[in-house]
Order: sequence, then structure tokens, then C-alpha cells
Amino acid sequence: MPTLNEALRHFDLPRLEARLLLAQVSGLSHSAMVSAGPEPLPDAQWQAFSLLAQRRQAGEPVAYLLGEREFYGRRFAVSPAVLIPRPETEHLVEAALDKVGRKTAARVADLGTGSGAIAVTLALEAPAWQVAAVDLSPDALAMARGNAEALGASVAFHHGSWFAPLPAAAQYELIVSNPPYIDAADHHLGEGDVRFEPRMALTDGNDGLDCLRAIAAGAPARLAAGGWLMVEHGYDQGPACRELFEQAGLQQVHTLPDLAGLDRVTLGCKP
Ligand SMILES: C[S@@+](CC[C@H](N)C(=O)[O-])C[C@H]1O[C@@H](n2cnc3c(N)ncnc32)[C@H](O)[C@@H]1O
Repeated sequence: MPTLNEALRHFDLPRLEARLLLAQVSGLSHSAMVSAGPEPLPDAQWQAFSLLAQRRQAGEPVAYLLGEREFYGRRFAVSPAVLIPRPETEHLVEAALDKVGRKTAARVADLGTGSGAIAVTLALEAPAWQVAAVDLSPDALAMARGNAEALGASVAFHHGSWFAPLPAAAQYELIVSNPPYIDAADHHLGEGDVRFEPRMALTDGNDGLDCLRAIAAGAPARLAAGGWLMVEHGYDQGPACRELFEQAGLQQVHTLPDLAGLDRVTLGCKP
């Protein structure tokens, strides 16, 4: 059997990825790995690591191999049933907390919750908020429920399309969504980690704006007066998104940039 250091070099993988995969199968901390001696790895660990390393070499995302991804400082379980939460989406969380205020009692809906990253984070960061979350994928909802339970968040989950499964008369001070917004013709859908993520989490099968259209059009009926709609979108979708929000009669419509300075989150308020 190879030693730990030989195992880390054995596969053509970035050192950090190899370390994460080996930590997963060995349970060793980073510092234990750095100070590892010349003893051979136990056979079972070498076999399990080899399997994960080969899957990574075949392209599977590290987050799916580890079964988790960090979002806003917490670990969320992920599987190929859900989009891997992205750091950009933390901007949407920040914008929501800033605009509504953590201490204000607010009714909040997260449309297309996936792993539950947004809904669970908001429920934990702003315990005064009442958070509901919707997804069309039953498998995604099961994962989101598991994350809410594991992290101790109180979220009401609903299965269905966008606003449809929410209680009929319910109104919200905040509606957030990171919907599928990639154009079906975008070549990125066939590249890298994205190939392994659920297609329905990535694209509307059209021009990338269909879900944003449905959410913008449906929001005014579900927002309380003074309530905010906030969505994440592609770097080049800011102008189209602002137009959709304005057509829906929302006011104070504007777009916030991400850390790279690119349009990322558009918000608007119901008068
Ligand atoms: C881009 S992912 C976002 C996941 C998660 N909110 C996040 O930010 O990591 C979009 C999610 O929308 C869901 N979705 C797609 N079409 C939907 C629809 N018509 N109604 C509700 N959810 C939908 C997908 O299943 C997926 O979980």
C-alpha cells in the first residue's frame, strides 16, 4: 500500500482536491495529514480513496463526492439531486438581510430552494422571519428538508411550481429566488462540474429568462405592500431582469453587483 503522501501524488488531481478526498475516507484532519509518517495507508482507505479519485478524474464535482458544500459558513448536504450552492448566491442572502432587517418579523418565500441553502440560511440568520421554501423536484425538497433538520432551521417546505404550492392567501414581505437562468444554448452546460448537476436547476430549456419571467409576473400578487422581490441572475441578464420587474409594476428596481463587479442580484419593491 502507498503511504499517505504517495497516495496524494498518485492521481493527477490538484493537491487540495486529493487532500479533501483522502480526508473524507480517512477521517484525518489537515494537520494530521501534514505530519503523516511513512506508514502505508490501510487497504480499505486506499481502495476508497482510489475510487473517489477516479470519479473526480472522470469529472464528478468534489462537492458530490464529499456529499457536502459550505454556504454562508454552514455545511449543506448535497447530492446530484441539487445544484451545488455557489458563493455568488451569498450576495442574495446579504441583500435580503440588509433590505428587510434581521430583527423585523417578516414572511419570506424562497422559490426553487434546491439544497435549501438560501431558505435555511435566512431562517437561521433571521430567526424572526417565517420562511417558506418551494421546489418542483421532490428529491431536492427531501435534501432541503434534511438540511433544515440537521442545521436546526424552521422552514415550511412546499412541492410544486413557483407560487402555486404556497398557501392561497399568503402574502410575503420578501420573495427570493435563484432560479435556473442559463440559456439552453450556452456551451457551459456541457462543460466541467455543471454537466453533473440537475438540468432543471440550471436552465429553463429556452433563453434563460423564462423562470425569471414567471417569477416577476407572479410576484406582485404574492407580495405585501412594501415587500421585496430579489432574484439572482446571469451577469448579462441585469437589463432584461430590470425590465421584467418594471413591467410587473415593481418600484425602486435596481441591480447589485457581485465581488467581480458583475450584475448578479436584481430587486424591486411592491408599492
Ligand atoms: C439554480 S437552482 C437554485 C438552488 C438553490 N436555491 C441555490 O441557490 O443553491 C434552481 C432550483 O429551482 C428548481 N426549479 C426549477 N423549476 C422550478 C419550478 N417551476 N418551480 C419551482 N422550482 C423549480 C430546481 O429544481 C432547482 O432546485
